[in-house]
Amino acid sequence: MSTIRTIARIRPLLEKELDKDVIVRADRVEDGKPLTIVKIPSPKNGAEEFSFAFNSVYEQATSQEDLFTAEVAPHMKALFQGLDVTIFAYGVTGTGKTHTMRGGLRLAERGVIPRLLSNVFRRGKKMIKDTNGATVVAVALSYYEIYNDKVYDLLESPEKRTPAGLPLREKDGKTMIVGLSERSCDDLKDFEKLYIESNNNRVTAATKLNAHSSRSHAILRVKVTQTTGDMVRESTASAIDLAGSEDNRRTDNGKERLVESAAINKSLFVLSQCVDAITRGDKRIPYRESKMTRILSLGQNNGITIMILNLAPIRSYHLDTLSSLNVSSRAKRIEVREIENEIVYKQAPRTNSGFGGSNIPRQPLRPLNNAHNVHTGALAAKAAEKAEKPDKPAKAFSVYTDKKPAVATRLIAPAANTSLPRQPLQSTRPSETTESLLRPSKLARPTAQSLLRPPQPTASSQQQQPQQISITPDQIEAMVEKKVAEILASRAAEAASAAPPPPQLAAAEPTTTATQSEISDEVKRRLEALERRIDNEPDGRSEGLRFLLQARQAKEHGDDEAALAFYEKALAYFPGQAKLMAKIERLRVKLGKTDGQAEPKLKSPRKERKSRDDGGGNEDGDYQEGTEADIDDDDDQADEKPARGRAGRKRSPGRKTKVFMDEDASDGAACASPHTKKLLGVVNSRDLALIRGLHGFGAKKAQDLVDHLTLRGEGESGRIESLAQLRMLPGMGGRTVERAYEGLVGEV
Ligand SMILES: Nc1ncnc2c1ncn2[C@@H]1O[C@H](COP(=O)(O)OP(=O)(O)OP(=O)(O)O)[C@@H](O)[C@H]1O
Repeated sequence: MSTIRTIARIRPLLEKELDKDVIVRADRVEDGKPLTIVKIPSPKNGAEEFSFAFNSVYEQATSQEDLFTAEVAPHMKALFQGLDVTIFAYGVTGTGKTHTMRGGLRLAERGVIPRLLSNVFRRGKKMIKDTNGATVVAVALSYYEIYNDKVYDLLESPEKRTPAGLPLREKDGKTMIVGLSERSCDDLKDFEKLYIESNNNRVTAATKLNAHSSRSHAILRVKVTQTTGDMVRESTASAIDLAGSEDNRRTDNGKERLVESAAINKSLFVLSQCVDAITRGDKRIPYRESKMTRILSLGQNNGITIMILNLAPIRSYHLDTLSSLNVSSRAKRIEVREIENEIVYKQAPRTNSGFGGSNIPRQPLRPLNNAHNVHTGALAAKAAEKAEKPDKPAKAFSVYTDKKPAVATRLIAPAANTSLPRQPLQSTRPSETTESLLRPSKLARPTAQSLLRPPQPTASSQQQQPQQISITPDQIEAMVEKKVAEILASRAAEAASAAPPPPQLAAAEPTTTATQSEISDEVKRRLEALERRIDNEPDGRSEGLRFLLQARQAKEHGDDEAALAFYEKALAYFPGQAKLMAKIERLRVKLGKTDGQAEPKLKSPRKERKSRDDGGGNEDGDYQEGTEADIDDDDDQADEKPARGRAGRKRSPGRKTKVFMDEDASDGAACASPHTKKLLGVVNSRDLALIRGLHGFGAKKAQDLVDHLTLRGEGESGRIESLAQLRMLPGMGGRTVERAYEGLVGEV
């Protein structure tokens, strides 16, 4: 165990900033010791000074190279030993996060990211020299941003983005992004081209505090795959440039910027709550409340984590600086496990690999896929191919050995936490002794033999060829999901631009158009709510919900064929759902597909679990109810519906009418309905007792809201003017606001 390494970097004064305004300074515990303290005066009493301790503090004059050499370079060896390394820049807007991570174009100004890549390639090249090409290193990049709590692939052109962004999914305790692309990268030039191009896809904008403010969190993942003979070791360096928290009283942000800002502030607030919860030792860490925290999973990932707190030295940032100092000095206490990723071995061919048709059940994951960090089929195949074709090393690197080769014999032992048996090692590694096989170790290193012997095309390795170019089920799934999302998005775009309004709408009164847009908003909200639920559901359930979501999206876009197909797929996960079956039946009738079949016959992957739950577990009941609610509300959107959601139904069973909130974001509070005004009035009163009286507000939620409002400050800019704004506040969300609103309606 070690703790997150937290370092602070104070940026130099910018043009127009004055020396006399400097209030942040670096200090040391005692003379002769390195700088580890940040000092800042109390905002209330200038004579009093607060001190915050870090692992290291860097003053204004610190160069990019100094920072990299001192803080990042020492961990590159660990990266090649199989540890994941995460470096993230945190701080208020305009404090130098992007400068630190990306830097400028001139050599001396290059930031952590280009230097890291340069180091990786250099180290790789050294490997080839040291091992005469016995080890191959492949580098692959993923680069994405989280903008308004949606994940977008920066390696893809913005036109390919779907409104909902890429979904997240949990797998083996890790959060993965479904459909995220990955590009292999052979050298620094390759990287720079890709990085510059994809940075153009990132959302940035000018705000009053920063002419090139990042409006999104950007995450670059550098996957390093080392292949020696039949062993593959994979580790990842993640470099994260978080968007900066900002005080909107100082930004002069317009509406669009405010929405972005609210999303940024919310995710950073959740991050600070996660830090608090972890350091308090809470059982529940609110990772899931924002995509950024879910992906960052502070304290959850094995490996090395470095948090760089960027600070502006001047008084105008005073309160913001204090709050970011608070968060990061607490983050210092978060413990992380520095565990190396396991070595995995190339698999024996699977008989069922490939696209076997929909009736072939998904295969259980093999040990390879159970490893901490799994090399994906395509990349590993590429790496393996390179390893086994020494005549054609596009970019081959050799192993960099830190210790004498004798140590290397340890790596062939199966890792202690691998529950499933590996392939018999004897077949591929005849030279290993039983003793070495039994010795558990995660210090996976190449064996002396494997380092020294050139890769021989053995019978078994030849046998493995088909496997090396196969695609894993997850990749297939990701590709399918991505494709579906793309198709739906392009259909939506086509429909929006080409389709004339349906006759019944065209002929209707002008008010119908307004109703339609309200309905679309409502549908959109529901889709988003469902998407959020999908993100939060465990695997099997989320599959089904995902199909439901896709069905609804297809239906939204008027594609009944696709909707039917998705509903049918969803039925496999929710067998016996009367409403879902009725829906399928209606669509079949509509599409003229009635074949006298009373009920679609579909295999249920959940059958076993269902029968188990029917035996008394309450999980299914809860689940069925939620599912019914999801299935229930997508038809006939103009109809008034019972309030959806479990909590809503339980609290107001008698109420049959769906409460539609007025969407007041554009009009401001003046045009809002009485209920909205009332709700906003309660919120803006900042009166804890009144807020606690709102439907769905417990003591903690009320206190969090009051704290947040206090942080926003007094006056107009601190007020919440719309439900949309309220929804974006930390800890709020659509459902909370909806419930509070419904509660007020119920009081009338
Ligand atoms: N160490 C530094 N040396 C020189 N200039 C710096 C340094 N740090 C930051 N700057 C300058 O300060 C300005 C703001 O920096 P930057 O854009 O990196 O901030 P940021 O924290 O990423 O802001 P945001 O969160 O809004 O994206 C830029 O003009 C940048 O060049």
